[in-house]
This record gives sequence, structure tokens and C-alpha cells, in this order.
Amino acid sequence: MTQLSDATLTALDERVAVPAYDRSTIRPGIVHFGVGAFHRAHGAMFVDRVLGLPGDEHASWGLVGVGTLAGDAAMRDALGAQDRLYTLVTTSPDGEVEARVVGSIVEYLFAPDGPEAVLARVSDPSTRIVSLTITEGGYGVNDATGAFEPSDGATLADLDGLPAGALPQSPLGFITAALRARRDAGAVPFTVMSCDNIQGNGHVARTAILDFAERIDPALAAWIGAEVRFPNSMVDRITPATTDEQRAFVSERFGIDDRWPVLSESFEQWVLEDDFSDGRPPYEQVGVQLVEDVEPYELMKLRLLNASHQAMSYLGLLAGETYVHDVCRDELFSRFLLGYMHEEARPTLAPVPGIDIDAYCAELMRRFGSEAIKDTLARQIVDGSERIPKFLLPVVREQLRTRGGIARSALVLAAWSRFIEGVGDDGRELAPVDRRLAELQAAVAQEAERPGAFLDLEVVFGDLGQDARLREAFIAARARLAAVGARVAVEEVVAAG
Ligand SMILES: NC(=O)c1ccc[n+]([C@@H]2O[C@H](COP(=O)([O-])OP(=O)(O)OC[C@H]3O[C@@H](n4cnc5c(N)ncnc54)[C@H](O)[C@@H]3O)[C@@H](O)[C@H]2O)c1
Ligand SMILES: O=P(O)(O)OC[C@@H](O)[C@@H](O)[C@H](O)[C@H](O)CO
Repeated sequence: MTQLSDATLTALDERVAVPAYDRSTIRPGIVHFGVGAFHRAHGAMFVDRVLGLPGDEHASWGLVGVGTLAGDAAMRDALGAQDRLYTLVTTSPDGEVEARVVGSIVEYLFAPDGPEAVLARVSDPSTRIVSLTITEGGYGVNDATGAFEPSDGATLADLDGLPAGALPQSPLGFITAALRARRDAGAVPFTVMSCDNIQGNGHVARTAILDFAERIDPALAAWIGAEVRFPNSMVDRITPATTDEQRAFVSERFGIDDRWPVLSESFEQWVLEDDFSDGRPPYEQVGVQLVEDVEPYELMKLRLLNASHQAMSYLGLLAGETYVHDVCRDELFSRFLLGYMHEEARPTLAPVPGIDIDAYCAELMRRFGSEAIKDTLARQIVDGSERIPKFLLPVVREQLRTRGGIARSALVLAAWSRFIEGVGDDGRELAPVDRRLAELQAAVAQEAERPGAFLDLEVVFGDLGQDARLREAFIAARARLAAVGARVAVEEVVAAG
């Protein structure tokens, strides 16, 4: 068993690819907030490839990871113990396994340990890109209104504290304070590159940063608006949270003692707008697709992949399932999901350059069905109140506008409301996890008196909840779920075509 470190890279099993560059020569150029499973399987992996390209000119694109939440201390400790290296293991739907050690993270800063160091790093002119995977909730932008309405403590503390000279705590606070330092020094600003699953993630990041800056220094907001670029992107690679079983797999199969490996599917996709304030790595040489307009790709992915995760999860959990692959290999649920994709999501999509949507949907079902990934339904439902509005409601809105079908989406919304009630069809207790759980529970509690009351929750549904056709379909679907359970309710919708 080899403990992962710079010194042991050459001693690793030869099936494991290792950085093809001298890590000691790599200089930081990108700061990334939110080093979780996904960034390590995706963004950091692409930078690893860039650093391995021939020539010395790429050595200034090393990554500095930043964690701002208390829970990120675990990542600090894991990466700190192994020279910020980690193993990425990917598995294809056919079961082909590949492993590589990723070396692109050259520094990791845990903000609560030293916010000065984080601010100094982000403010330094060598930082040319600040990238983000801080989850959909990290931006504080209301889905229904598009307005910046932060509710998390760190962002609110920064809005109060920064004008008085306090050090930042939140990603938005660090970015804004660093941009202020860059402006004051007459330096070029960095690019803010969101890699979260949000439609128009660059626009949302821009709204959040501009509104944040507006509240502390309107002149700074004007400068950011004129000088800083916020490219939109579509990012894709299914990456569940690492389990102990997977740690054991990495050590048994490859002989690597890695505190925190990451295991993902082999599929990878990153479609990115070529819009940067201060240069970028040669992403196009390492598999990233650079485009002028990312929107068609984003809509395809969010409405087919992410919304399908929502569509399968509440119904699957009510029916007693645990894993994505089990639901997707089930003939009935698979027909339901393909029905959702083709009859409800697809009509809302414009043609996507270079992509055959039928083939894309078929490939999605193969990806979802991959047992090796062991993705859980439970992962998809954390903060459903952030995901349903971003992934599924835009489909419903568009289908209502064009008088298209909404039967499957309405059943999913009804299943979500039943899931919030916390009891599965077999009486088993379910465990919804949502930052708005109390509001969701209060809304669903009124259903008995006033069917459709759940849809009145404006912070989630906005004005869509008042649509008569949606209300009727939702109320009927909830009644069927109560009467016959998720599996039979799905069967009825599938049979109705
Ligand atoms: N996992 C995937 O399959 C996948 C695929 C594509 C895109 N994404 C995007 O990446 C995001 C993160 O996914 P992950 O799998 O890495 O999750 P994760 O839980 O492993 O990591 C999330 C990271 O974001 C940070 N974070 C969360 N909320 C924050 C906040 N309010 N302020 C600051 N930091 C915050 C956490 O501290 C952590 O470092 C997703 O929400 C999604 O938008 C994930
Ligand atoms: O990570 P989220 O919260 O945006 O959504 C959950 C999953 O749908 C998501 O992580 C997918 O696995 C991912 O978007 C695949 O690229």
C-alpha cells in the first residue's frame, strides 16, 4: 500500500496515470471556491491535462482551492496530508475503469483558518480566474424573481462587515473585496467562472456579485460591470460523494492509500463561453468545447439530465428504491423517464448544435443505469427547493405556455410534496433534507384542508403555482399517489401515454 504524496508518485501501480509535469514548477493562476467531489472530477482534471501539455507556458495555471464552510476542514486535512494530490477513478457504463492521480491543486486554503491569506491570494494579479462550484444555493439569487436575496449567514455578515473593514467569509465577499483591491491597484480583474448547475450560471454569478458590490460600493459595482467577464458554462460528469467502500476499492485495486479519492462516471462534458477578462488556459486542447452561446447546451443538460434526476428521485424513494441505477434499469420507471424527456422536456428545447437529442437521451439512460457509479437518489434530493425551480419548473412553464403535456412533471411535483411529508409507500420513514424544510412542511400541511396549497409556496413556484392547469394536474396526481402509491401512479401515467 502506497501513501499518496509527491515522493511516492513514481512508485504507484503502473495502471495509474500520474501528473506528466513537474509539480514544483507550477504557479497558481486559478482560485477555486468549493473543492468538492465535482470540481475534483471535472474542473481540476481539465487543468491537470492543461498542465501536462508540452511547453512551459502553461505552468502558470495551477489551482488554489478554497473552502469557506466549516465542513471544508475535512478537505483541508485530507489534501494537506497528501501534497494536495488525489486519485480520480472513472468507470464507463461498460465497466471499464481508469485511474489517475490529479496534481493540479497546488495549494488549499481553508478560509476560517486565515481569511487574510485567501483575500491576498484572490487579490494577487497572478490570479486570472476565480471559478466556483458552491452549489445552486451559494449565489443567493431568487429563481422566481432573479433578484439577489441572500439568506446565508456568511454572505449577510459580509454585506454588513466589508464596508466597516471586516475580512470576508463568503465566496461573494472574497470575490468582491478582491475585485475592490484590484481596482484600487489599477490592476486587470480576474474572470469569475461559475461551474454550477444553473441556467445562465455566468449571468447568475454576475447578478450576485454586482448586487453584492452595489450594496457596499456602487462605484465598484459599475467598474465590475464594465471590466469583469462572467462566462456561462454547461458542465457534466456524474460524481457522487465518496464512500468508505470506494476508498477501500481504491486501496485494494490500485494499492493507493488516499484519504479522499473521487469516483465518477467516464463521461465528461464542458461547454464554455469564450469570454475571459485576463486570458484562460488552452482549454480547447484538452476536451473543452468553447462556444459563443452556451444556452442551448445548458437547457438540454438541465432539463434532460438534472430534471430527470429530480423526476426519478422522489417517486423512486416513495417506491422504496435507493439507487439511481436500480430505478433506471426498471422497465416501468425507464419508460416514465424517457416519456418525460421526449414528451415534456424535449419540446421546450431548441436544436443544439452538433447534438442528436435522441442519442443524447439514450446515452443518458445508459449513464443513469451504470451500477458502478452507485449514485443515490438521496444525493439528488438535498435542497430540492433549489433544484426543482432550476431544473423542472422551466419545463413546466414552457409546456404550459405552448399547451404541451405536463402529466409526468405534475406527478413529480406531487411526489416531491408527498416526500416532504416524510413517509414512503410502505410506511417507511423518509428523510427530506432541505434548507427550506420548515416552509415546505408548513405548505404541504395545508394540503388536507386546501388541495394545491403546496403550489402557493411563492419562493419556489412564483406565479407558476397559480396556473389552473398545473393545479388541477398536481391535485389529481397527489390524490393518485395517496390512493395507489408511486409505482402504480407511474404505471397509470405511462399507460396514458
Ligand atoms: N456532483 C455532480 O455530479 C455535479 C455535476 C455537475 C455540476 N455539479 C455542480 O457542482 C456543485 C457541487 O457539487 P459537488 O458534488 O462538488 O458537491 P460537494 O458537496 O462535494 O461540494 C460542494 C462544495 O461547495 C461548497 N459550498 C456549498 N455551499 C456553499 C456556500 N453556500 N458557500 C460556500 N461554499 C459552499 C462546499 O463547502 C463544498 O466545498 C453542485 O451543486 C452542482 O452545481 C455537480
Ligand atoms: O449537483 P446538483 O445539485 O446540481 O444536482 C444533482 C445532480 O443532478 C447532478 O449533480 C448531476 O449528477 C450532474 O449535474 C451531472 O453532471
